[in-house]
Amino acid sequence: MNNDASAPSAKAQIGVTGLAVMGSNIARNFARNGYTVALHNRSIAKTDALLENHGGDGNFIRTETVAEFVAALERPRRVLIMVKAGDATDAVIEELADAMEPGDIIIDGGNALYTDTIRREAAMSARGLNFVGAGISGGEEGALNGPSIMPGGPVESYESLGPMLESIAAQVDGEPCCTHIGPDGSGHFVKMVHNGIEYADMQLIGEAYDLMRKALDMPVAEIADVFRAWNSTELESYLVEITADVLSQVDAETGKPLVDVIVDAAGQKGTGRWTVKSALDLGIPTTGIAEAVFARALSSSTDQRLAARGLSSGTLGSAPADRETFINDIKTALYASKVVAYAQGFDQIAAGSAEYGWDVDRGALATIWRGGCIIRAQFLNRIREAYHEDPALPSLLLAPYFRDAVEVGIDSWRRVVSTATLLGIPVPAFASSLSYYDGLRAERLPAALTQGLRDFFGAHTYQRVDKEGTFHTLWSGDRSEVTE
Ligand SMILES: NC(=O)C1=CN([C@@H]2O[C@H](COP(=O)(O)OP(=O)(O)OC[C@H]3O[C@@H](n4cnc5c(N)ncnc54)[C@H](OP(=O)(O)O)[C@@H]3O)[C@@H](O)[C@H]2O)C=CC1
Ligand SMILES: O=C(CO)[C@H](O)[C@H](O)COP(=O)(O)O
Repeated sequence: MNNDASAPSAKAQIGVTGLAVMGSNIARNFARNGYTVALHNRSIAKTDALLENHGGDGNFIRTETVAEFVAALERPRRVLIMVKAGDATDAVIEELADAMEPGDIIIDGGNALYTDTIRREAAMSARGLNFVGAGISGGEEGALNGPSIMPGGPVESYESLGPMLESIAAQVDGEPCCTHIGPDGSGHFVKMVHNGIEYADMQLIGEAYDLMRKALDMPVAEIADVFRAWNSTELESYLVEITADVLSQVDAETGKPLVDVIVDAAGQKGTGRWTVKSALDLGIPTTGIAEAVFARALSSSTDQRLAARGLSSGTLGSAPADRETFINDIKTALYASKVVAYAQGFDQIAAGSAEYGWDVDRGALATIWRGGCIIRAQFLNRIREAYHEDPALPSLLLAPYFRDAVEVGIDSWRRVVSTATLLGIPVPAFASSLSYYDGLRAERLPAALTQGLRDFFGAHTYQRVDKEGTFHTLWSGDRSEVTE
């Protein structure tokens, strides 16, 4: 370990500022891959803790001030910011920009809102600095051993940064889970949607668990075994794997399953909500993600839930007769709903890419989500294949593999949603995904009536199925139709 920033030889290829869970582990990852890493944190305690506990991981340069930090870096300087998203990021960028020089690169690896990244890149570009908004996923373990990295920003910056980032990223089948996503805010946009999908995936897993618990009265340990078994099937994924671990955990104090002593109010830091807001702006029905965000909100509406406990369920149906068949139905419903959630997320990425002119390659994105990130899953290989075969695929649900998978499982999916409804078990993500699928494949939708109503009360006009043009019915007159 080199901790003398004043030595002439002390030059780092990369600097990391913000040494909490993510930053400290990424710094160690860089060091383990042979890079000399300059370390900086607002308060020196985290820097010193890292050096004390993990200084042996490689070459680190300890710095206390931003001036020392910047001076410790090779030119062009590369600084990775891993601080709390929002105002803290702006404060750190400002301080760094004042100390850096044209041509230097600032990378924000936090969970920034993509519109903030667009703004920040423009501001830095005006000062001659390259700004790269990079989504990074993988949590603590991924940051250390190989995350999935989604860098946006100028392509020239990727030429300098790409090899470094690719070397610390997770590797799947010899390919790094890191690629240049596109200009300005594209990296943070896709990371935002990644997190939205993460929300949907977790909600679907939660609904599957709840059904086994309430409809089949299964003990938690048995449900853990089911998830463990599912992880050797087409459902193989990090989230299914850790679901088995969380459900297997027994609380040392009470001897109960840990899940039974955790308060059932899900938190959220904002990326799921941002995804839904963006989907609304782009006009993309990401129903799975939206239901997941709302389900977390409902779970946290503690006072309302307490007051509503006595509300009637009406007459409930009876539990499924055959346990094994129903477990298999749940598995199928989980897979089909998961396909819908990913399909919707990828639709949103296509829409965002078109809106901002980013030209995001969805096949390449599926490739880098196969490892390192929280939503890594076996079936991302299928998604990658689907987009490689047809980069303009209108919906993942139309790719032959997914079309077949959903078709085979549709009866199970319907049984799960109807059984849950009859038993009074909430399954917002399963149900909305099935409705989305039915809506997508429907020949006619009641939107025709919506158009008629809009025309009635607001003269909003409509199109006809049998001729070109825009029409209006004189609803408060003789109800004849006029051309607009
Ligand atoms: N945790 C996770 O699993 C993941 C997190 N992320 C993102 O990565 C980033 C880092 O996350 P995480 O490691 O959890 O840390 P936190 O989000 O908890 O942020 C803590 C770090 O931010 C620094 N900080 C806070 N405010 C300021 C400020 N005003 N000026 C300078 N530094 C400040 C802290 O410094 P100090 O020690 O002095 O308080 C500390 O180093 C975040 O943007 C997060 O959203 C991305 C993927 C996964
Ligand atoms: O970025 C992540 C993983 O990719 C974080 O784990 C994410 O911030 C968790 O979000 P939330 O706290 O809203 O559930």
